[in-house]
Amino acid sequence: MIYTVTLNPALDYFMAYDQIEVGEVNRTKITRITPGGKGIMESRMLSLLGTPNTALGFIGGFTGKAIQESLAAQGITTEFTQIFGQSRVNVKVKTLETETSLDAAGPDLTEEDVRNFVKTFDRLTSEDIVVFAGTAPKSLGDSFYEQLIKLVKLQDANFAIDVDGQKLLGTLSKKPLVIKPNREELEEMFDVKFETKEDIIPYGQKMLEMGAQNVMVSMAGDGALLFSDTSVYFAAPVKGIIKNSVGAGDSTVAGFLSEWSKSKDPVKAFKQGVACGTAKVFSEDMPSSSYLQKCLQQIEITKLV
Ligand SMILES: Nc1ncnc2c1ncn2[C@@H]1O[C@H](COP(=O)(O)OP(=O)(O)O)[C@@H](O)[C@H]1O
Ligand SMILES: O=P(O)(O)OC[C@H]1O[C@](O)(COP(=O)(O)O)[C@@H](O)[C@@H]1O
Repeated sequence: MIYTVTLNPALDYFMAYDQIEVGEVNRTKITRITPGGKGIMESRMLSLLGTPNTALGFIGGFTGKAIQESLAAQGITTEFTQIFGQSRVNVKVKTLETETSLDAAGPDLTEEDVRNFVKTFDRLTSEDIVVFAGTAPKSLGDSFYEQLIKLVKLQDANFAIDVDGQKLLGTLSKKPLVIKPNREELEEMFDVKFETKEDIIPYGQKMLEMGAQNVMVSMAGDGALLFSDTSVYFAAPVKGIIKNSVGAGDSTVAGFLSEWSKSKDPVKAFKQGVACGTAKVFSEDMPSSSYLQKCLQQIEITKLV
């Protein structure tokens, strides 16, 4: 079973405008409210791919209820820990030129919330993959993911992780199955600037040496790289009109895990990951299965090293 962990779920309120006049009244062309948070987006994509998964995390208030009801309506299995606080609303504003996220901090959690949540890890077996994704609410402190990874490792289960910067580097010695920083995150992590995709290669290889089993580096409209074993692969970008890139990275991770859990083939998994990221950005919400298949056929992978 794949378990996704969203410590700070959100209702994503997506609004599209042609342009925005700051300080004026702006009226939307499109609005959409969907359940979000990185693990939840992964669960949505995994379910679309027909891969069994369960979404874990903290949920509360009427916003939490709306997240849960919407996921249930999409046939997604959840085992959230109910909290007294209220799940956040993140506002995503798209114009013809820009995409802006206005993300909330989220609720404070109590010690009891944390104890209840940790109990949900009791069921883990060595067959499972746990995906940690997104920011942890402040009240959990910086080391919470480390504690959870220890629980995963105790059961000999696999984990994937998609968190920011130095926190990600700190987890590599625990051998995550896959990580997927984007180019900007990687620049920040190593304090470098990349001019070409070839510049990225030593840093991807370094993260393998540090312990990651597979590393994907996504480069938005410039394609993506996979580092696996001693090889490096490049997925060429697909061109199209961006409809909503919220969750593109999460979809990439989900696509990888869905295929990997079946074939254990990292290159096939990478191809599916890139197809899912591509299909997501060219769709207003989650893509249809037929569009996903179409994108999969368009992904071309070449071996660089
Ligand atoms: N402008 C784009 N054109 C085509 N594909 C894109 C574009 N932006 C994102 N994608 C797809 O989504 C994936 C993840 O996007 P990226 O922006 O790199 O990650 P993140 O969402 O984590 O910041 C990319 O590897 C690619 O497959
Ligand atoms: O947990 P974080 O890092 O605050 O991010 C939350 C946001 O991430 C998302 O999952 C989108 O993630 P992406 O970075 O892949 O676009 C949104 O659904 C959500 O609002």
